[in-house]
Amino acid sequence: MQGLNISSFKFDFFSVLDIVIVALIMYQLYNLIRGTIAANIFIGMAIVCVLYFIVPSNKMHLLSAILSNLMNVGIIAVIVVFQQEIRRFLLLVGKNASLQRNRAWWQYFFGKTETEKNNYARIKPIIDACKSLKQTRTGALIVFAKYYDEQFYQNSCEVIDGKISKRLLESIFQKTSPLHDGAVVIAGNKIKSASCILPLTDNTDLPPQFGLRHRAGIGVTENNEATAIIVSEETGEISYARHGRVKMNISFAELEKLLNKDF
Ligand SMILES: Nc1ncnc2c1ncn2[C@@H]1O[C@H](COP(=O)(O)OP(=O)(O)OP(=O)(O)O)[C@@H](O)[C@H]1O
Repeated sequence: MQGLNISSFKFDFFSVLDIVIVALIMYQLYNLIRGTIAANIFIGMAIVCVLYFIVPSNKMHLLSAILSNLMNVGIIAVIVVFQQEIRRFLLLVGKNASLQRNRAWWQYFFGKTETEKNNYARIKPIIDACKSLKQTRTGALIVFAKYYDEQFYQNSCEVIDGKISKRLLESIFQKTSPLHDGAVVIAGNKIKSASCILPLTDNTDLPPQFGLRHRAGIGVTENNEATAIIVSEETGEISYARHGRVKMNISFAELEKLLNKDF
């Protein structure tokens, strides 16, 4: 057997702390990749890892040599394969250490209702726009980016940098508008850009009626701290994507709740 000698472990405060921190990190990583294609790769890697520890190296030379070589390049492979997930994880850690804490303090001093009121003022024009887009069966894709990565979004977009308003959103997605193709990206209090071409998801488990708009909406949330509202031109249904997962046909009350939580 290679590696683990359980009897040599000594449990003290730091080893318990060690285990708790590793468990939290694993849980956060699991949450980041759950339901995405990265989860399958992770399971594959975990199987290789388990095999490496249980295959008797003195009896199964070939297999253990292959596994040992795989383990030697393991960390590089993990960084290459999970590049986007590691980026998201670090963003999550950074966000929790700074922005979220400030928000919690703000809520503590100025009260939750004040924050909610401000948030409602931001969200209302978006929900109103979605209602009218649904009614007129106008296809739309609205992305909410926690961090507006200029390099990522601006490459393919028209810069708007305008106040969030129902009429602006409606006119962007009008079929006759030159900007209607692609996504609108909102960050902070502004509509940052329109007509953005986003990466498509390669998830194969999506409903067959999901075309490019839905795939782009889901794709952008897989590797970015972003959420997306997709209004279907065909059915008028509203879908909501986050972390590569999608909720279909949601109500406006649900949409408001989700935006309040995530936006
Ligand atoms: N990569 C992309 N990024 C952003 N938007 C895109 C992208 N590819 C396509 N779109 C948008 O999706 C529209 C085509 O939607 P399509 O009919 O394929 O999607 P769908 O998911 O079936 O949605 P719907 O239910 O509205 O038909 C395009 O006109 C364009 O506006």
